[in-house]
Amino acid sequence: MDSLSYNFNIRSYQIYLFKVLVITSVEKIQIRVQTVIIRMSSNGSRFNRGNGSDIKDVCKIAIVGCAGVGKTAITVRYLTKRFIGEYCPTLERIYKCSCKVDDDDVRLEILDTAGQSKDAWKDGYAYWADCFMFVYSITDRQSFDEIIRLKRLVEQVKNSTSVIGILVGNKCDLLHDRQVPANEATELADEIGCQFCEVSAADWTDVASIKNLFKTLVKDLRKTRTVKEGRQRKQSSSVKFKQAIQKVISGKTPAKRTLSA
Ligand SMILES: Nc1nc2c(ncn2[C@@H]2O[C@H](COP(=O)(O)OP(=O)(O)OP(=O)(O)O)[C@@H](O)[C@H]2O)c(=O)[nH]1
Repeated sequence: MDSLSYNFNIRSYQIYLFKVLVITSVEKIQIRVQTVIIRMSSNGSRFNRGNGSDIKDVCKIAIVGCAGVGKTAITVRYLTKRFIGEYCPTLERIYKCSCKVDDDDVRLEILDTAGQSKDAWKDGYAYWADCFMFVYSITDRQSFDEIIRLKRLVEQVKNSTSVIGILVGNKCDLLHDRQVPANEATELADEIGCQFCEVSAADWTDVASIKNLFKTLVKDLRKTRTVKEGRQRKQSSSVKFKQAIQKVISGKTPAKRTLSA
């Protein structure tokens, strides 16, 4: 072999080695890139949580109570931070919006009910809603007395005594006209199994308290749903376990058939 062909062979071997090295490193880089992409997509749901398109729950809230207690005022204060001074009796209306609770986007459907509606209509909203804001005015004794009847009506429709709700005493800016003492309302809240809060839709400094009313309902509902789902999962797995045991006892399992064969 002359020196020229020897050099040529060495050169081509070096080029071959170089190509192998380049391909291996490119493959390594590709593998790394793929791993990063897979990691990102496996965490994707967490990254997307803040995204409005990834809304996890829908929470239907009915605002109920006598005419003129401030149901619309509370709803509008929550949605727009504004207060409506004039009184215009409501026909039922559903508002849709979303809020953030525990870092999740929750879709809200708020039904502002008509205080003057008949009981037959109330059945409809009681059936529709997941949770309830029972509103009375602290200046109107009769509106407070009506709450217990409304709660019973909801219980009948839902066929359950564990209704998710919050008792709200509105118009607490009108202290001089108070007809319902706060301690009496606390007792009623205990009796009907709800949390209780006094607010004023008219007082702009109470915006945060009004926001909290809705948040409390959403949180309670989510907690109840989680407990229910857990119970259902447990029940279905225990049913499956019982079915498997019964199959083994009655000799219907493939394992038993193999043994007898
Ligand atoms: N001072 C005071 N007035 C309020 C408050 N909330 C509501 N109002 C007034 O009470 C009146 C009735 O309020 P609405 O919100 O329309 O009552 P509602 O419960 O929706 O009444 P219906 O639609 O008939 O069921 C209006 O004139 C409101 O401006 C409050 O916190 N303080």
